[in-house]
Amino acid sequence: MHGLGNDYVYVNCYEESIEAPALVAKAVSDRHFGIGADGLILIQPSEKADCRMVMYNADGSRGAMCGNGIRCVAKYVYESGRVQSPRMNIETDSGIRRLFCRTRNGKINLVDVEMGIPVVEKREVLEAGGRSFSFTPVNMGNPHAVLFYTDVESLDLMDLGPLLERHERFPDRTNVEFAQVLDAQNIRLRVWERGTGETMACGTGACAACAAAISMGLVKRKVVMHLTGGRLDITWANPGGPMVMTGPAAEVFRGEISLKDFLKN
Ligand SMILES: N[C@H](CCC[C@H](N)C(=O)O)C(=O)O
Repeated sequence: MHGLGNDYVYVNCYEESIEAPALVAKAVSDRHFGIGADGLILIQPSEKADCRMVMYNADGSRGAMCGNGIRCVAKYVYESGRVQSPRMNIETDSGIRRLFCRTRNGKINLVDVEMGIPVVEKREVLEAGGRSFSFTPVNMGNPHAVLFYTDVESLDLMDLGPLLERHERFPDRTNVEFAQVLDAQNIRLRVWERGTGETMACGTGACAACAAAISMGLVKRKVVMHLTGGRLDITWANPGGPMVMTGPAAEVFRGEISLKDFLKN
């Protein structure tokens, strides 16, 4: 499934169990020797919520939260009948998120997610590769560094991404957002994800960039985020409350893979 081209391999862990998920994440994510994905997401039963999401990046590292992934999890559990109400709670490694699935003819086309209250820190400057970068650290349940540019299209993320993701300022590494404010309600955004590289979209990253821009007074409290794979609508009605993100979720195919044979090769 994917949200705006941010694609993951999802495993229904109500029925399957995965012994070495980090290894599996790395292997299935490979776009040439595997299935091809930005990572692996396990859909599990939860004792505290309607279900639980566990996510791994393409390099096998674990992420605590995934905004595009959680919409797909909601779509899966709702359409398969495991969760009967379109309003549901999903447990993540960074807490429980509330979601609302908007349905059309029994199928979900958009999902609203309460993404939590962003923690926006003061702007900082760091030196990397002989250049200096100013950025805003934002925590959305996972770490982000937001940078603003007048033109993000021309940036070389293969160069800038790793430089910032692995900078010593971030001992746990970081997701990096390259944002361009188009006007008071529109932001163009490219994202370099920790553990995966440039992705078509990132839900937590879109919220982080939006929160940084709102805090700097650059945009209004309701913003359309233009990611490479499409748009996310984000509202942060009041600073003490959660951000709400709305976006699509899509299934591409279902399949079966024999992990024993696959991991051996
Ligand atoms: N793509 C995800 C975020 C993955 C974050 C992950 N790369 C990390 O290590 O924190 C999203 O839509 O929010």
